[in-house]
Amino acid sequence: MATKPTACLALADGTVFYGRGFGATGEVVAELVFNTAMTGYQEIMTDPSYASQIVTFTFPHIGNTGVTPEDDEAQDPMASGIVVRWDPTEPSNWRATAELTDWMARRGRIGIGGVDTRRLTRAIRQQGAPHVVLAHDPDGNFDIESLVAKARDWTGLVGLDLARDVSCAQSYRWDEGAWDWAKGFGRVTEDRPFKVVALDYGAKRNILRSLVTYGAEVTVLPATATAEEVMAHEPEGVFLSNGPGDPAATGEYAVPMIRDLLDRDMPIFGICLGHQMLALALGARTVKMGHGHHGANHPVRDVETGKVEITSMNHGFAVDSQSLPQGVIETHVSLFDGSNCGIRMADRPVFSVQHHPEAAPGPQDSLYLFERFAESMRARR
Ligand SMILES: NC(=O)CC[C@H](N)C(=O)O
Repeated sequence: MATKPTACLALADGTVFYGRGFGATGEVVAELVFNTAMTGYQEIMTDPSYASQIVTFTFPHIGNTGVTPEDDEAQDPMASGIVVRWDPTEPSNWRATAELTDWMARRGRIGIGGVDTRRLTRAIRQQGAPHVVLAHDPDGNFDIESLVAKARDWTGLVGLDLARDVSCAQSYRWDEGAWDWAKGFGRVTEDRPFKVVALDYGAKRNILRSLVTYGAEVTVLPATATAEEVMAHEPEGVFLSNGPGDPAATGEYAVPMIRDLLDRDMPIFGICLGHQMLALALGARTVKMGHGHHGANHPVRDVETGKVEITSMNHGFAVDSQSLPQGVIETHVSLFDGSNCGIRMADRPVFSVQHHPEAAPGPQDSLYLFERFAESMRARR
């Protein structure tokens, strides 16, 4: 590198990558993952499931369409930082309202550009989501030994409950409606909308929009809401959102709450963290994966129809399909590694998937799951 590096990424094993810093200055410790999606960097960065993770984009050009509030999946970027091949350039897109670098600086998120992301991605594959420190100092002063030590000392995501931290503080009605681009595409209009309570463990906005698109009116409740608080809204169905951290660490509040809902025979639809917590509530186990899934082109097979859907994925934990109890059927599997991607109860409208069917941005192969949820509520009427 011709100029003095202004950022560095120190891996716990002592490997260091240097580059040019952008966005906020300072340092952050996190788990490092890579995402293979070619579009949607803003949606990825604002997906609350990325809390305490730094995302390496394998796609080299990040930032060239800028950012727009319409593409925020949450208030702020949730990923702790990003690693990119090329430095972000001036945006060129009619929707852009700001530059990625300024947006990140304002929101306290660090970026590093000019990194050999192919080499780094290989390191992530070999090490399996290493712990790292990302540091940005315009003067380029780095105490590498101490950064590596911080990465090594960090205890990581296993056992870490983050859903509580990113959840909304208070319940609210989702009044931003359906997808504005849907205009009839797949849109369900019910005479009387389905009353859905969505538990916010780190929900993406497009999930709430998708629920509305498929006929629901949505009340969002904080992660720690009890089953009584959920039932007070007289829901016809309950949605369990995606979210960050270790699903097993939500055993004190979310898992017992879901068990309580199961006893009340409520239609339930869960995705990602919600899927993992539902599986735990049903008596299954979750495990930390050697290689997590982060991308927008992951093939998943619907075991019951044989159909393959291309999905958006973002998870580092998985449901152990060997641990599924009787009466719980595996409905979807990953064609990358055979890991579990979906379950349903044999005799009740209770189901969940590991991938992100709301897929912001795309692909939209799995949107039928929102329709399935609507159908289960319709059948109860
Ligand atoms: N996207 C998600 O909801 C992720 C779930 C969980 N935090 C995991 O890493 O597996």
